[in-house]
Amino acid sequence: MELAGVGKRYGRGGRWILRGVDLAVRPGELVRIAGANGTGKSTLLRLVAGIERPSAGRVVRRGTAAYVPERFPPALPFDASAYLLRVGRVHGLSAAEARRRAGEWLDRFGIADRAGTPLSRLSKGTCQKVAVAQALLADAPVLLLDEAWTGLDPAARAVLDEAAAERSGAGGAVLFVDHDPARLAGLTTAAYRVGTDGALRLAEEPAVAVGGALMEVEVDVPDGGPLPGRLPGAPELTALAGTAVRLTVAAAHSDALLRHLLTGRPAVRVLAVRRREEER
Ligand SMILES: Nc1ncnc2c1ncn2[C@@H]1O[C@H](COP(=O)(O)OP(=O)(O)OP(=O)(O)O)[C@@H](O)[C@H]1O
Repeated sequence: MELAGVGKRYGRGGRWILRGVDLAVRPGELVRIAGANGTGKSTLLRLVAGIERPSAGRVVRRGTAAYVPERFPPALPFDASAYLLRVGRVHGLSAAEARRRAGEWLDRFGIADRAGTPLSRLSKGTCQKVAVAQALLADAPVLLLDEAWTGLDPAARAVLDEAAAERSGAGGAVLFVDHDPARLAGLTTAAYRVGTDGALRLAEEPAVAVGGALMEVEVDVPDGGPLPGRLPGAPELTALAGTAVRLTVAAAHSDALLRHLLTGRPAVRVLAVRRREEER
């Protein structure tokens, strides 16, 4: 997705919230947008989502965007499951696939028992889990997270960290706003800051080079069984002798991958972790 010379003001004669913003987020990149309160971070994400139109410049996006808004409207007349099913259908999934993914994400966030509860009766934190699940459900090529971790418990925050890593590892473009500077620190490919003048400036050089260093993780899978599901970083798998498998993944995703392998089911034994010298 790309923003070229984008400016935004609310209403004619209003002050310019954003001005002259150029930003390109390519597949596999995970980009942080920082800035003080009220500088226009949410506005920027809403422009990318297509919810707001730019007052100047243009926003180009290939494919759909999934978006976790800063404020999720829980007043929608659905239960959690029916709402997720509907979102999946809007994203073009079949009813069966949407239902399967809705169940999967409710389960992953530990709220499968709330599937039939109306959104209006869910606790704030549970509602936020549904808000996040609806964005992760459809594997959209662009994922926009506006302070999506706020209100989540630590386990759910970890699930969202992992999901953001998975999405970028699978070639998604991820753009996020969060006030915790450590959020997704090892995975962020670039960080920008919106100034009070509405300009967007590079805040940090890319911490992670996309397509850069690769790590190899060799594991032994008992009885040659399956690996744990949804591996962060979408590793490339190579069968080795016996029941061993080599997983090759971008170095940025190797910590998340190892954590997942060591805590996932079925349990696997990690035999070796090494850096691969040549580039992808
Ligand atoms: N729909 C709207 N109509 C008019 N003004 C708006 C609208 N949405 C946002 N604004 C104004 O635009 C400015 C930027 O708001 P925005 O929510 O994008 O900032 P933010 O950086 O995300 O802030 P925060 O960190 O507090 O979430 C603020 O002054 C806000 O009042």
